[in-house]
Parts: sequence; C-alpha cells; structure tokens
Amino acid sequence: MIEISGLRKTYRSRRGSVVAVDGVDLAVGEGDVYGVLGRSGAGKSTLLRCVNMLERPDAGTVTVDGLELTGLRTRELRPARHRIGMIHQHFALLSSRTVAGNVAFALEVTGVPRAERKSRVAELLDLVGLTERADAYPAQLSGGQKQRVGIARAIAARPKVLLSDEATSALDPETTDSILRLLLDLNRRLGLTILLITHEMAVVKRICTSAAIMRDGRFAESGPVTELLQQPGSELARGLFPLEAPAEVPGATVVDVTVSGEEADAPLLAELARRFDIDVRILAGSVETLAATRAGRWRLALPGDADDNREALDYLRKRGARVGEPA
Ligand SMILES: Nc1ncnc2c1ncn2[C@@H]1O[C@H](COP(=O)(O)OP(=O)(O)OP(=O)(O)O)[C@@H](O)[C@H]1O
Repeated sequence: MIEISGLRKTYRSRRGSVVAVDGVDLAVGEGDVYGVLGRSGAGKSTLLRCVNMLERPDAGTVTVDGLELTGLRTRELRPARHRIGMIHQHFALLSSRTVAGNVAFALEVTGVPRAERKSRVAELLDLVGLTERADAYPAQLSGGQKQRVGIARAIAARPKVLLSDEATSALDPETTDSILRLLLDLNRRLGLTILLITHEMAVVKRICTSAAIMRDGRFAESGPVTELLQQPGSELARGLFPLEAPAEVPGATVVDVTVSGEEADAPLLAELARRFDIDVRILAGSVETLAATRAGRWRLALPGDADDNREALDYLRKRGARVGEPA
C-alpha cells in the first residue's frame, strides 16, 4: 500500500545542512499497522511528511496505493492527498468550529456535497464514539476526545492510508490505550493501513504488526514484529521484552528463548523440564499479547554446559523457538 525507495531529505539553512532522512526503503502492506520508532531528531516526522508530500524529498520515490506521488506536480497532489489521512500529536482542530463542524470541514474541502455531509458526519462521529459531543467546541473536550475528532476528520474522505504523527504522545496512559484501541478497530473494520511514528515502545507493542527503528535518518532494523523478535541482537526485541538478568550463571548454560504464536501459550518450559529431566530456571521473561500475536521471551539457566544441554535446546528449536546467547 505504501512503498518508499531510497528516500532522502536534507534541510539546508544558513547554519549548514541536516540530513533528516538518509536513504530509507519501506514497504507497508495493505491492512498493516507499521510503527517507526526512534528518538527525537531521528527523522521520523520528516519521513512521515514525505509520505504525503508535505515535504518534497530530494531523492527516492514514494508510492501510495499504486500512485507514485513523487512524480506528481503540486496541482496533481491535492486529490492524491485525499487518499491519505493524517492525525497529529496536538490534534490541529479548528477552535471556532464544533466537533461536527470540524469533521464537516474535512468533507467540504474534499468536495462532498452538502446534502451528504450531515449523514456522513453522524456516521463518522458514531465510528469514533463522539455522537454525544457533536455540538461541543474543542476547548470543552478532553485530550482523548480531541484526538477522536482528529481521527474522524482524518478518515472522513475514506482514505486507504492513515498517517499518525505521535498521536498519543500528549495523552495519559489510559487515554492512549483507548485511542490505540480505536485505531486498531478502524484498521480491522475499514481495512485501513496505518503508518505511525512514535517514541513509545508500548505503542508498537499494542498495535503494530511491523516496525522499524530509526536512527540518524536511517532504519537500524525493520520488518514484521514477530520476525524482529526472533532476530539475534534485535533492539526491538530487547525493548519489547527487556530481560533484566545476568548473562552468566556458574555451572549453567544461559540462553535467551523467543517464541511466538501458539507455542507462546504452550507449557513449553514444563515439557522441557519433564522430557529432559532438568531443573530449568527462569531468570527473566514474560508472555505477552502483541498486536498480531502472542509472544514469549525468557532468559533461562539450564544446569551443565552447552554439550549437556544440546538435545534440550534442539528440542526448543524444533518447537519453533529461537534460542540464542544472551544479548
Ligand atoms: N524544517 C526544518 N528545517 C531544518 N531542519 C529540520 C527541519 N525539520 C527537521 N529538521 C531537522 O531534521 C532532523 C530530523 O528531524 P525530525 O523532526 O524529522 O525528527 P523526529 O525523529 O521526528 O524528531 P521529533 O520527535 O523531535 O520531531 C533533526 O535534526 C531536525 O532538527
């Protein structure tokens, strides 16, 4: 749904130039929720703004729903942008318009006839759970409600893609959770493809099927979350499942074990202990629900050296687990 290839963007000013995006390739499939995670200044906002051409990249291509946006003139971009919704950290609502008025505005600018607007506004407010607040002004709303208006407005023109620029950063954890639940619901009900940027690992954990870690304008790692979890040394795996435990235990072999899908809920460690008659020690770890799947990750200590434990570790691998040295 979104294909980005060789994207570069440099900002030039009197004080010099900053390479904000430095050669990014990205493919977001239809119906994916793709999270780009990174610290402040990593280039996330610039990348997102290049997807709907709020920033013109210096090099590379951006294709959304089969249309190469980088090849379009400014005049041609306007209708193309209607296929891409966007939500913002600080909501960007019109303070002089009511909730219904803000949503109607998005329909006005995309040329929806007046007769259709009213019913579409009602439909959208129902979708985001704001029917009761239709006549309120933004100043009378909570942060979560403001973001719901932002979401209703962003999907008003029935876009295929929603871009989210730190949409939950200004919200408390409980409200963040309700907004993420709404995004996931829209993703599933409308088949909406979502590309989001965030600095919060919890956002990736909660709703993303794929993710990238961005640093200094580049992707340090990227791919489906379940695959990244299985990758040796993955920063994302460490962030999602921190294993705070010693990497060495005298007289024992210490390994990190990652499983996803059904095996995460199987009594895998109990079976391991029984089958090989070993006292497995769990040094750290958990089983959790991610957006698309269940996943488990543990640091284990098995008595004896690597040779003593070869068969046991092979058994775990046969069961689909990734077994590696502590990272
Ligand atoms: N309009 C601009 N002019 C000059 N430099 C800019 C501009 N916008 C961003 N930059 C610089 O580009 C780099 C990437 O910024 P960007 O905002 O894309 O990062 P980010 O990861 O989104 O960070 P944040 O979360 O703080 O917004 C930074 O060094 C930033 O200072």
